[in-house]
Amino acid sequence: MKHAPFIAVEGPIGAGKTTLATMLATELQLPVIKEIVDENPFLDKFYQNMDDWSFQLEMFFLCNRFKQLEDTTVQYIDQGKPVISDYHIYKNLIFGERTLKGSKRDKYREIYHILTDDFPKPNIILYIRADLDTLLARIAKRARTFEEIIAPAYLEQLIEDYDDAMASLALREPSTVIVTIDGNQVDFVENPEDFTAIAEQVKELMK
Ligand SMILES: Nc1ncnc2c1ncn2[C@@H]1O[C@H](COP(=O)(O)OP(=O)(O)O)[C@@H](O)[C@H]1O
Ligand SMILES: Nc1nc2c(ncn2[C@H]2C[C@H](O)[C@@H](COP(=O)(O)O)O2)c(=O)[nH]1
Repeated sequence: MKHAPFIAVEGPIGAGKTTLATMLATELQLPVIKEIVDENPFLDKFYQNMDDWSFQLEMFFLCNRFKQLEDTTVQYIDQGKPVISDYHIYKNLIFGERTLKGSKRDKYREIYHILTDDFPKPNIILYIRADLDTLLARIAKRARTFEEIIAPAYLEQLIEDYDDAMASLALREPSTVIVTIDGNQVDFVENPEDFTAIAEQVKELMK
């Protein structure tokens, strides 16, 4: 590994990223970096009108994650300390490529690369795959009001985008370990053995 274990949990909306990252952080006694969601001023507006609000929203996520990644690098990676995050910065591009159009998409892509290319990236990715029914059930369980109007077609598209993105990342960065977790079958919340198996695998990878 080029640097200390930097673990990212990824997957589409509602797959269980925050839940798994938090459980692993407790089990492995690691610091955890979490997405800022509740203070996001654009998410609500974005779900009501994606075309009008996507650029503001994607830029907001990018700037927040840039700051978190900057801090993570200084506080943990540069110090050789392992850390876990409930997202990978690449998520910005997965969403941006889907929600933005035309010149805004081109500008956003350029800004993404300028801001993030020189940062250390996660060397272990836990990718939770889940089908539409599972995602819808978990989003409903989380019960954030602004997510009630998320269109199933948008989620279906994101499921595909995530698969494509993970496949392209695997080709581009062969040294990054990607562990795919079947979120429909493996239930790290309800089945302690499922969680233990994931935690043991991560411990091995961190050695
Ligand atoms: N494996 C699972 N089994 C049952 N419920 C789960 C599971 N993983 C997550 N959840 C629940 O689903 C909801 C969404 O999970 P969350 O971790 O917020 O997803 P994400 O961070 O990927 O959007 C939460 O209410 C969480 O408690
Ligand atoms: N358009 C974007 N939406 C994003 C991005 N990151 C997160 N989100 C949305 C999806 C959920 O409604 C909420 C929380 O995300 P989770 O994946 O943790 O459920 O925020 C993004 O970069 N662009």
